[in-house]
Parts: sequence; structure tokens; C-alpha cells
Amino acid sequence: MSLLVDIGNSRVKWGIVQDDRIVSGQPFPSAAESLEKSLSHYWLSLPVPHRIYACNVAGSNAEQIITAWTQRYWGNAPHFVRSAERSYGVLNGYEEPEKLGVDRWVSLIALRMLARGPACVVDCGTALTFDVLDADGRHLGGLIAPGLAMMKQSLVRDTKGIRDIDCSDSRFFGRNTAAAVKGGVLAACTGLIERSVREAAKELGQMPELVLTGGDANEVADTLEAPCTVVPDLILRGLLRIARSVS
Ligand SMILES: Nc1ncnc2c1ncn2[C@@H]1O[C@H](COP(=O)(O)OP(=O)(O)OP(=O)(O)O)[C@@H](O)[C@H]1O
Ligand SMILES: CC(C)(CO)[C@@H](O)C(=O)NCCC(=O)O
Ligand SMILES: [K+]
Repeated sequence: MSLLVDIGNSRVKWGIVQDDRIVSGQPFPSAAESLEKSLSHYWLSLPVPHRIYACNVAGSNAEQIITAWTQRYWGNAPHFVRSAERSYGVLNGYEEPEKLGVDRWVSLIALRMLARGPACVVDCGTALTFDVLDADGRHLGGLIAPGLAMMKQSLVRDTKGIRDIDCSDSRFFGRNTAAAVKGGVLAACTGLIERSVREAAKELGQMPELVLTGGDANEVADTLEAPCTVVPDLILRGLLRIARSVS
């Protein structure tokens, strides 16, 4: 059995591989304070994995805690994927390829498998990232912006007049503070995505496919006018691609 682990800035997403398919587990917070406890809670009952593939953007502390835990209980350290210049049909577009966030790198590897032609991937997580891949697997670069929750939090933190942001309203323009914040933040994200898709289409000479992932992907997809596909386990699928090539 293999274990796939996507350690984000907010949450750890993970799944086990059974018959070459991903069976997703319950995500848990990636915060260092609770990490060891969460690992024991969610993973102690698993069969011992032969291989562990991980992608981590939550810092070396998280990496150390997870490695210590798997060493202690399974006698086995995870293989932490690093961003490379070229692998699995993807050519990294960064000037310094190792500086591209490894979650973005792994999502491009998954995107390359899923998409038939040129494609863009949006990760609607703690941060919102947008990356472009041409029909030959060349990464044309991307964008990094705050994610939905982070935008809302910064409004609450840095203004006196915005406090309550709980809202189930779904009109585009809000008629109270919470609805105006919800709409503003969603419009910031969907506006970024739609403008970026147009820009990508210009560079590609063709309309790209659009794939969304991350905790807020469904909410963003519901508001997007552009056609898109939501793939919740995109990063785990990229890790599975890497796992297959090793075993
Ligand atoms: N059950 C949940 N717990 C926490 N956040 C959730 C949950 N469901 C949806 N979200 C949303 O998901 C967002 C975080 O997304 P995700 O969990 O993909 O982020 P992440 O762990 O930081 O991953 P990454 O670092 O890859 O972006 C938050 O903005 C939050 O609004
Ligand atoms: C942008 C985030 C935070 C998204 O999770 C992550 O990919 C990251 O820390 N990246 C490093 C910076 C970069 O990708 O240019
Ligand atoms: K940071």
C-alpha cells in the first residue's frame, strides 16, 4: 500500500492507493501544534504503507514532524517531492525551477495527464494560484494571490467596520456587509481567473481547458462564467503519477 500526502498551509490532504486508485482520507489541520496528535488519530489504524509520497508547502517544521512520526510508527520516511526543471512531460517555466511551489509543480504533472491540449490549473486554497501549460507541456508561468478565506480575514483584521462575514447570500452584489465581502472576494478570484484565461488563450493561440482544485474550488466554480472542471484530489493524482513511475 502507498500513502499520498499533500501538506498545504491550512490542511493536510491525504489518500491511500488501492488497486491503482486513490481512496481519500479525512483532511486535518497542518498547524504544528496539533499535527502529531492528528497523525496518530488518522493514520495509526492504517495498514503500514510500503511507500509514502508527500508534497509539502507548510515549512520544514511540518516535514520534520511527519517524518519523525512515520519513522517512529512505520520505520519508514516519506519521499518528499521537489520541484524540478523537467519531469513527467512538464517543463517548469520558472527562472529558478526549484523555487516553484511544489504543490503547483505536482498539480501541473496531474494537469498534463488529464488535459488533452493546453490547460490552466487554479488551486483555490489558502493562496489562490493560477498556472498555464501549453500543448507540449511547457509551463508558461503563473500567478499567486490570496485565497478566499485570507482575503476575508485581512478585511476583518485591518478595518474597523467589517466584523461579521458569515453569509449564505448568492447575489452578485451584496446588500449588507457580509454579502458585500463575500461577493467582493469571489469577484476578485473569478475576475482574476477569467482575465488570466483570456491572457493564456492569447499566448497559446487557443482556448485552454480550465481545471480547479483546492478547498474553495466548488464555490469559485459556481461563480465562474468560464467552463471548468473541479478535480478535488488533483495534487494526490500528481503524486500517484510520481509513485507509479518509481514502483
Ligand atoms: N473543512 C474545511 N476546513 C478548512 N477549510 C476549508 C474546508 N472546506 C473548505 N475550506 C476552504 O478551503 C480553503 C483552504 O483550502 P485547502 O484546504 O485546499 O488549502 P491548503 O491546505 O492551504 O492547501 P494549499 O496550501 O495547497 O492551498 C480555505 O480558504 C477554506 O475556505
Ligand atoms: C503559493 C503557495 C503558498 C500555494 O500553496 C505555494 O505554492 C508556495 O509556497 N510557493 C512558493 C512560491 C512560488 O511558487 O513562487
Ligand atoms: K509565507
